[in-house]
Amino acid sequence: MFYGLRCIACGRSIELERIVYTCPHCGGLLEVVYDLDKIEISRQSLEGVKESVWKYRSLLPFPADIKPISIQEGGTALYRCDRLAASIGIDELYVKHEGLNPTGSFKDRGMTVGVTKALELGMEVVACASTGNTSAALSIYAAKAGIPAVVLLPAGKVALGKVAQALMHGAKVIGIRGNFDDALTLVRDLCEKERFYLLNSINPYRLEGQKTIGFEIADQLGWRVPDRLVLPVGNAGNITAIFKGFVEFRAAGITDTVPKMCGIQAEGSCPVADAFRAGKKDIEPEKNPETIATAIRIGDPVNAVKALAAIYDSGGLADTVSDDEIIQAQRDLAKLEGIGVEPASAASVAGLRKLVENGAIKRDESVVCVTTGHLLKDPEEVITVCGAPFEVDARIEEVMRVVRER
Ligand SMILES: Cc1ncc(COP(=O)(O)O)c(C=O)c1O
Ligand SMILES: N[C@@H](CCOP(=O)(O)O)C(=O)O
Repeated sequence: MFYGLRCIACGRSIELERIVYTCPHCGGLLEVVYDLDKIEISRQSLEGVKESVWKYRSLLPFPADIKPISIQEGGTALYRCDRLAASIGIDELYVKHEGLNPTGSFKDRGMTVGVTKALELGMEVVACASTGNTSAALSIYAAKAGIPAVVLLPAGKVALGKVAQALMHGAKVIGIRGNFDDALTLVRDLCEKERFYLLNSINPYRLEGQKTIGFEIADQLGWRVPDRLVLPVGNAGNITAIFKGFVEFRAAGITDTVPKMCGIQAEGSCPVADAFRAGKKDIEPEKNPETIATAIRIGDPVNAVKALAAIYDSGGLADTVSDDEIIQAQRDLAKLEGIGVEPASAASVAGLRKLVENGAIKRDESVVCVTTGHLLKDPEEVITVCGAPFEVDARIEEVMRVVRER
C-alpha cells in the first residue's frame, strides 16, 4: 500500500480498517502518510489535467478502483488583487477564493474525500458537528452518495444560508442548546455509540481533501510557492491541511519550499493565537468564544496541536483581529476586488492588514489570503452591516431623490 495512518504523538501505525479518529494507544491526532517511492507525481504528470481536488489523486488515500463522490469541487479562482494590495501596502497579493466551491466553502474539498472514504469503509451514516459550513458540505456529499447525514448545530448560532443548505439536501439537522465545542463533544460520542462515520476535521482523511488548496495554489502560480499564506483559524484543520499539502509537494520534488503559515483568529475566540504568543505547543480551551464570524466561534479547536506545529515549522505566526476589523476587510474585498465573502473569511485580509501595519509582514513578500466561505452564506450579517435597501414609492422623483442623496 502507498499510504498509511500514523499517530502524530506516539508515531504508531494504525490499521487502515479500524474506524478510529484518534490514536487508540495514546489519544493523539492521526495523519495520513505516503510512501513517495510508490507514487508517480510530477509537474509533467499534472500538466493539462483539469483543475479539481481529484487532479491530485495520486496523493490521496485511495486504491485506484475507488470511484470518488464528486460534485466538481476544487479548481477555485486564485485572484491577483492589486487594488487591495495597494490599500494594504504590499506588492503582490492573491486571494484564493474557496467560496467558489459547490456549497460555497472549502469544506467541499474535505467532504469529497471524507464521504468517499466513508463508503469505502462500508459506513452507512455520516455525521458532524458544525458552525454551518461543514454541515452544508456533509449534507450535499451525503445526498450525492445516497447515505443519511446527521448534523448537530449550536442552536440559534448558525448563519441562515448554511442551515438552509443542510435542510434542503436532506440531512437530519439538530440544534443543540450549547456552543460548537459542546456539539462536537456530543457528536463524537454519538458516532462512537451508533457507529456513524465522523466527518469533522478530526478525521484525518477529510484533511487530505483540504490539503489540495496548497497543491492548487502552487500549481496556479506556475509551481511558485508564496512567501506567506494567511487564513482564518477555527477548529484549526485547514491551516494544518494546507501546510501538509505544501510539505508533500516539496517532498515529492514538485516545489522547493513552503510558505510561512499565518493563522488569524477573532479576538473573542483565539486559543491558538494565545498559545502562539505564549510559545506553547497546545492551547488552553476558551469556554465562551464570541465573534461576529460565527464560522470561527470555536473555543477548543481539535487540531490545535497540528496547527501550532504547522505555524512553528513554517516560521509563521498566529494573531487576532477585532470584529470591526473583520467587517472592514469584508467590505474591502467586496468593494475593491469584487470578492464576496462571509465574515470568517475576511479575518484573513484583516489579519494581513494588521501584520503589514505592525511590520510583521514586509511589503515585498508575496502573500496568498485564503477566503474560506461565500458572502451568501450569511445574508443576515450583510443586512446588519450594510443596512436594508432603500424603499420608496414607485415614482421616478422618489427614486431620483434617493439616487442623488449623498
Ligand atoms: C468560512 C470558514 N472559515 C474558516 C473556518 C475555520 O477553518 P478551520 O476550522 O479549519 O480552522 C471555518 C470552519 O471551520 C469556516 O467555515
Ligand atoms: N467552521 C466549521 C467548524 C467545524 O470544523 P471542522 O472543520 O472540524 O468540521 C464548520 O463549518 O462547521
